[in-house]
Amino acid sequence: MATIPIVDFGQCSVGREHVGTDQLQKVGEEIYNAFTNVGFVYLVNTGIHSTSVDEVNKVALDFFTKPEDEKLKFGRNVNNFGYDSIGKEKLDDGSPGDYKLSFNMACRTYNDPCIKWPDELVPQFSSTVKSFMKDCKCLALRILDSLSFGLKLQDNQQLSALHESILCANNHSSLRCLYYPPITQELEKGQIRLLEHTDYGLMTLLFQDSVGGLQIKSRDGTYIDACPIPDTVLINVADLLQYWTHGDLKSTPHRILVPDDTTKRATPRQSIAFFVHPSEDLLVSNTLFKQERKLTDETTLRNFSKKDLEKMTVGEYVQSQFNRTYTR
Ligand SMILES: O=C(O)CCC(=O)C(=O)O
Ligand SMILES: [Fe+2]
Repeated sequence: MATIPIVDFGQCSVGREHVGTDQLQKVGEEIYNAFTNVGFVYLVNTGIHSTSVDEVNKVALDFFTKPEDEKLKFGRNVNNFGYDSIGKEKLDDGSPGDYKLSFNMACRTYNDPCIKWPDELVPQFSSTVKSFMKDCKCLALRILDSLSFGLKLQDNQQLSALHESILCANNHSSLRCLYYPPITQELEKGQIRLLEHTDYGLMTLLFQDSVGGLQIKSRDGTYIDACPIPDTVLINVADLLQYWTHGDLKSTPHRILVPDDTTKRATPRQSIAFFVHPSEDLLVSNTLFKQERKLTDETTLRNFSKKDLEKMTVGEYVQSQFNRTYTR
């Protein structure tokens, strides 16, 4: 059975100012192999410390455990900023919405003075989260720098250059705090913690707590537990990266079921996802990856035809995904 590889990112960690080509190359090849075989990889020694993750989880928990009417004052807005209650996100047509709470923070709000942060409800919320967004941006760029070597791109800085705009107005990257509440009553038929889905951006950095439950679908259709490993960040390929690499790197479906065990059902779970997206003004059909390889079914992007994608910008594509998952 496939397992999710663990890669030591220490030589390239975000704390290091100068990272040599050899180190980027070595780590990049390991990440590339994990991304082609499994689509997920655990990175250890990233330079983002567990204390920073704990701080974000602490303010998030403080928010999520406030009364619903207080939280709804910060409901998610058109800028992909704010709170969503249970069932709000529907990742699939027929099933009930996920049994989870989330707070999405588009990184473009980083410098936006008009954003209403819930600091009155949870002091230090914005400062804690913004500092974490910055760390995540640094880690994302480092991963992309190393991956460029793994992908053998001609210009090995071009991939990260397309993502320099994270935290700026023209980029849809976002940080999402998630809270899966204790399950103490019968859920709606078919309702689970997180429906199976793939992420639609470039890649995702995931920080999970020690509770567990995340599963990823391997190539043979069986599910593998993405068990929590302390002090690691779980990275996964998302749809755009699969598309750009002509299916070479795999955007792998993942889900969280409702545990059978009563104690586990009653245990809440927290996670933090950082969704990495390239600049929104870029064309989805960008020519960074020039391999002339025939696109298979697997490498079409959502249900868009090649023709649709030719003129579509990353911003339009991302917006269409928000409309798909949030309007029903
Ligand atoms: O909570 C998790 O562990 C996974 C979250 C996730 O996959 C997502 O929000 O896209
Ligand atoms: Fe996901």
